[in-house]
Amino acid sequence: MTRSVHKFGGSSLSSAKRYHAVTNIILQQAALGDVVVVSAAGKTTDTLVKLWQSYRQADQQAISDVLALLSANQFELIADLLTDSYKDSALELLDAELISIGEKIASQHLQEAHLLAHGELWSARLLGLYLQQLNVAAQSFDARELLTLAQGVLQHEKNVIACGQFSATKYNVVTGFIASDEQGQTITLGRNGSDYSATLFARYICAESVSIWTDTQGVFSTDPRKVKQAIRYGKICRGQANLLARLGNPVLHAKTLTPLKDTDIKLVVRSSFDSSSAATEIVKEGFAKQKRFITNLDHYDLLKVADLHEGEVGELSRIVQHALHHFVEKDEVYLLVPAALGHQVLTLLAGRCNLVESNVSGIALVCQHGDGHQLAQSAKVILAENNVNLRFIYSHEDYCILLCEQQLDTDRLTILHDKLVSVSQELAVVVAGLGNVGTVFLEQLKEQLSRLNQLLPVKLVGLIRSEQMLFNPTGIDVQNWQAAWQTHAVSYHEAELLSHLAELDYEHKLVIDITASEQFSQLYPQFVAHNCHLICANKYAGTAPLAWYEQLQQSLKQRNLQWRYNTSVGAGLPINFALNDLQNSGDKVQRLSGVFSGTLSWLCSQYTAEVPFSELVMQAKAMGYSEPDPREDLSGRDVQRKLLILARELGLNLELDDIVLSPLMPEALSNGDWEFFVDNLALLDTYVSELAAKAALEDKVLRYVAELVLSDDKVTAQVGLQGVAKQDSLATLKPGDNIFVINSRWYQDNPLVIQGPGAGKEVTAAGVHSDLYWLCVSLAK
Ligand SMILES: NC(=O)C1=CN([C@@H]2O[C@H](COP(=O)(O)OP(=O)(O)OC[C@H]3O[C@@H](n4cnc5c(N)ncnc54)[C@H](O)[C@@H]3O)[C@@H](O)[C@H]2O)C=CC1
Ligand SMILES: N[C@@H](CC=O)C(=O)O
Repeated sequence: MTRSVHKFGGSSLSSAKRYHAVTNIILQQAALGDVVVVSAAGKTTDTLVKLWQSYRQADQQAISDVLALLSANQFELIADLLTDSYKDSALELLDAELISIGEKIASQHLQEAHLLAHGELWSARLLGLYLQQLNVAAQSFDARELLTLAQGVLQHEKNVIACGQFSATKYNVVTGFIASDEQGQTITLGRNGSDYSATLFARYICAESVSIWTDTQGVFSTDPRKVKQAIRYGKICRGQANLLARLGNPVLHAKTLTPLKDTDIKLVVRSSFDSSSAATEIVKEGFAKQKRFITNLDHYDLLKVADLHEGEVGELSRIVQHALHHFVEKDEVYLLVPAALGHQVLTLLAGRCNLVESNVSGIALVCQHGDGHQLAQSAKVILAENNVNLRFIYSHEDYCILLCEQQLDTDRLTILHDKLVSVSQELAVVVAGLGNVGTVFLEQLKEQLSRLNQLLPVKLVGLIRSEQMLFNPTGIDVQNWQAAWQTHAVSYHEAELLSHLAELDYEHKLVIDITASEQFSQLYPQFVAHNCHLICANKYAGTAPLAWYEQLQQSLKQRNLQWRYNTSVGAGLPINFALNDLQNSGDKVQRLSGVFSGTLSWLCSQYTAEVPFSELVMQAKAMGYSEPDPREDLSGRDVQRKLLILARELGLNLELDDIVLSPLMPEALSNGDWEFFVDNLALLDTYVSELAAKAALEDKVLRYVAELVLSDDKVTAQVGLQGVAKQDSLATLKPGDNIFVINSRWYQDNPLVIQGPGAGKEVTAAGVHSDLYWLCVSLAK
């Protein structure tokens, strides 16, 4: 049986609403038998610490105020979540505990750890009862009965046996942060000790994974509240995570990773406020590429220590309840200590320690092995250019520390991040569809790559056809992709493709869909779930049912991902840009019309009745103008899709069937397979020749026209064949050209016209490159 551990921190349990959210996460993402570790709700631990301080100061007024606050907070949570006997028993227990605390205060028997333990006990009991009230099999545990330390050393064998109490058929809700000594006295595991409890339990029950549910969406390259461009990393290797923890990263804590050493247990940092959002996985060394991070160091003391013993930093960290970082520079040992704890550490190391810098701030830059010294120099130059006087620099192969007098403001952090972190990002590209357009796209990529690389290093990592794929996470040589395809392409299932995408450890990932497959387009939500940007020439997703389409747009927005589909209408013509630009500049489109199909434009222009229409259809297919099945063009469906894509671009909530369609082929040919179509082409020829003859009688030519009219209260949309006067701009189009005629508030009588080739491999592939280029521009910003 595989089990997981889920840990919820104080912010995840700060109100009844948050308990509801946590319960939903448990029910959806955990399984019976899993262990759920909880911290004290909201600010409960801080309040308990305040109570302890008031007790030490014998401040009776403060004691009764804090007790009243604790009681009110717990009462509110219980009253909001529990009913009937669940509520009664929880309130009864709470009352008894508060009375007992009061008695201990009065008799001077209060113990700090025992007092602090109440926060976690209350959370575990409340969550357990709330689950039971919902008829969910759940049991709550006091970790003091499961985790024992003797003289500060965890009793692993004993603890493993104790953890055998966890039920395989219930959710096991257990307190974080607390353990007991051999005499059964309460011990706390230090600030953020609940994360440590979670990884300890994971080790003891041989869990598959530990999820740390917190209030941020994983681990970022720097504080996302300060630097907008902070990158959320999908994977971080344990070595870097450890270093970040020692340097005071607010999400990863120093001891958390220790129990996972030499295990395969996966550690994931996820947001309990947005449980569907992407997370950060902390993986074993070598399973993620090394990344760059900037950690803020605000208000630190730098101490120089003589004769530091082995294990002494760990011991000091335990005493001051804070991760401490130490390093050796020119044979001298330095300790970086939060300024608030500097005095305590100086006292603890009395006679062996002196203060080098007092209350300094700055940054630690964690980087790829070997980059640390160079990065320190670059950071020094950047900070000097931005008027920051450095007090101290230390550099190592894997990181560097730069300390200065003042805290670095958002502007300076952003500059550092742009110049030192963002530059190390890469974009991994997967191309699906190696047909007419796809192969030309790859040919053009050979030249285009150097331009893109100046913006953002781009790596082609995957190629996909309907039945085979080639994946190489370290990069496929674009110049020789055909040879690599010949030797390494393999058959695949969708699940394999998705797991390859999940595994890709790049700052940015992109799937380019140049297939004509509806089935492939239906995978977009899963691509987005794996944090992939999307570029497509395929029109299916853009014309999918509105609910699906809107959900996709929403998921993209939530993850800050882009979807570009410039070529799905008008091939390389900038019609999407034009419509967006008009709207962004305050214009209002009133009518959009024209010829939107390259194939139908070419067929209608070339048709003279001397060559059968069906022969021209086959030529259009051979030239790569038509859809893989040209009936998609002849049915008018392709144009209907294009008009819908543009209508949605204008903010209209239309479905495909809201656009009236009349086809350019007889009804009899719309059904049946390709053979049937080929066998009955004569029907098509007769159908078109009759319509053309009729139009000629009126001195007109046939054109397949799309039209969308927007008035204040009504939208009409249609696509179909029309007889057009020979001098009309639609009639004089070059074969294969599209024309988009836009009437708007500012272009009312004299419309804005975009005209040019509307199909063809080169222009379409170039249009996909335009999307790729602009994606790189925006990611490189
Ligand atoms: N040809 C043109 O002028 C234009 C084409 N487009 C769009 O570009 C797309 C590609 O067009 P073409 O290159 O002409 O088509 P194509 O038929 O030549 O190539 C399609 C490719 O997609 C692959 N494919 C099909 N189903 C797949 C699946 N389920 N998974 C992965 N790969 C799959 C096929 O193996 C083939 O390599 C179409 O969506 C089309 O509407 C858009 C604008 C212009
Ligand atoms: N088949 C389409 C190709 C572009 O979308 C067309 O002919 O316009």
